[in-house]
Amino acid sequence: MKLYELLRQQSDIPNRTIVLVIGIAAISNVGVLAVINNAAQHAAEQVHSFRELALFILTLLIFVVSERAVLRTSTREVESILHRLRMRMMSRIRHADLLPLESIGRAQIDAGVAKETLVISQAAPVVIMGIQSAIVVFFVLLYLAWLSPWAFILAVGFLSIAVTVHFNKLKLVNAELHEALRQENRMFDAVSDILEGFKEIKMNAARSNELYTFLNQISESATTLKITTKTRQADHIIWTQAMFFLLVASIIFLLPQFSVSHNEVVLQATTTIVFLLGPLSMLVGSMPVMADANAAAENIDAMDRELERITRTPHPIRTGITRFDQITLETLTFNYASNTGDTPFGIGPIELDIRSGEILFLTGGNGTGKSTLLKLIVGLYFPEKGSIRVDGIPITDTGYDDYRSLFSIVFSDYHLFQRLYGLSEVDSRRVDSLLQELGLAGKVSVLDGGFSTLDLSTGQRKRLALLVALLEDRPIMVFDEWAADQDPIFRKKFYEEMLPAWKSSGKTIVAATHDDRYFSVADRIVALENGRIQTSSPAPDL
Ligand SMILES: Nc1ncnc2c1ncn2[C@@H]1O[C@H](COP(=O)(O)OP(=O)(O)OP(=O)(O)O)[C@@H](O)[C@H]1O
Repeated sequence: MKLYELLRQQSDIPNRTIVLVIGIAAISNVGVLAVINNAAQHAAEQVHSFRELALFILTLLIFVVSERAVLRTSTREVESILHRLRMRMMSRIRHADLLPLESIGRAQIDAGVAKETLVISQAAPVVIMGIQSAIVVFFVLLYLAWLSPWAFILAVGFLSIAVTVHFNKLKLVNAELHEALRQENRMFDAVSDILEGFKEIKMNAARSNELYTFLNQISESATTLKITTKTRQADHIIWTQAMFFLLVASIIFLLPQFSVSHNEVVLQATTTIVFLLGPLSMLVGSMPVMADANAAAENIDAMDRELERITRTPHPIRTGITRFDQITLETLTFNYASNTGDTPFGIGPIELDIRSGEILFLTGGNGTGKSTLLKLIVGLYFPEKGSIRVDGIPITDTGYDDYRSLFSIVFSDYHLFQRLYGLSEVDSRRVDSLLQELGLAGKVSVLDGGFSTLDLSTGQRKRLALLVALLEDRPIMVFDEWAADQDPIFRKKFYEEMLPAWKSSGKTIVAATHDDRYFSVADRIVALENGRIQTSSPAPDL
């Protein structure tokens, strides 16, 4: 069972300790029953015993203490396991490679990290009580066998039929639950489409209607599946209860036929069977919750393994690269995967040098591979063939972490973090002067390591992303269409003042751009066509 495996792998508590504590709680539970049964019999005979009262109080105390220990320890343990699992997944995501991560749906990752861990967290106490109830049922049956072998045979007969039917149904329910969860994930994808594409939807009623219809279809199909599954679960609970009542009736009506039992044995056996109702209901009631939690554990495990698969460099080696004279891309090739049957786009073979202190522009029409090449240059994508060398030294998979730290990037799909993560030591005077230079002074400030606001215009947000890149202060600055959203005045300032100033301060600049008015700013221009370098020339010749 995946849930058990997942929790077991992560738990530090030895199996023996868990079995011991749950066992003591369960046996003391049965002990309470035995003492009550015994005392009731003596009460009927009008014999009151102080010893029985003391025994009852003692078993009750053991029950309360051990039960409390079980629930407290299990809650604490499950929550810390989930915390570790969440952090492990986040760590895997952090170390995953960009390309395969892009291909995993965001909804699937959100579901794995947030929704499924919540399912397990909520299910944990019920599952623990279910396990404990199973132990109680076992010991109650032993007690029943001791009371009356025939009552035991009847109970085991009924319970065996119920359990066989139960497990057959459970297989079906589990399969349906998986499908329902899959449908729900598709639905969450469509929901994020609505939220992220809200403006486009608002502007186009036909688009809005079609997306809504699509969402409705998946939601309906997920709902139908959930209803079928839950109805099956409900039928199952009713069937189990009916079996139970039949068992009680059989003890009362059939037991005297099979064995010459005294009235008190029939009475004690009936009390014992009635006592079984609590743990048995808990056990049966916990099964669907356990099935939900198990399905969630399977999904977490599948996602965890998928994330592990797409992490090429879980153990990076510190190469200590902090500067360079020349980066060489040698016969570099790269191809996107195609799941659709279309010919996937490919880059290369690329031969390119990036020299320290130069301004290098990448140009070419839309879709010619500029952004893809930039991702290869900065080490976000890995080449299929060829190599990247820094001053002649090849960068291997494990050396990519340090290699990436040579670059500050602002891509067209950049993300602005609310806080200046990783830049806790920034000099506030430098921040203020950069805000001034970028025309953001008075609009936004840095307070306690975070931006005072991100409610800015598109161009202003991009300037803020540039500010973060500048604060990183790394040798190479990489821009993908940075100036595309800037007004003409700032665009001119960016190309004619800022780039040359950064160059004079020793920075290397690699920028993908369509701004042919400013091509003269570059030391070299590389033009791409269909993933290959078509021309590479010093700017003045262009
Ligand atoms: N994640 C992806 N998976 C598969 N193919 C992709 C992916 N991203 C881009 N492509 C393909 O790679 C090709 C080049 O895209 P790229 O973004 O590198 O072009 P570009 O030159 O930067 O274009 P633009 O000037 O429009 O920004 C595209 O034609 C596209 O088909």
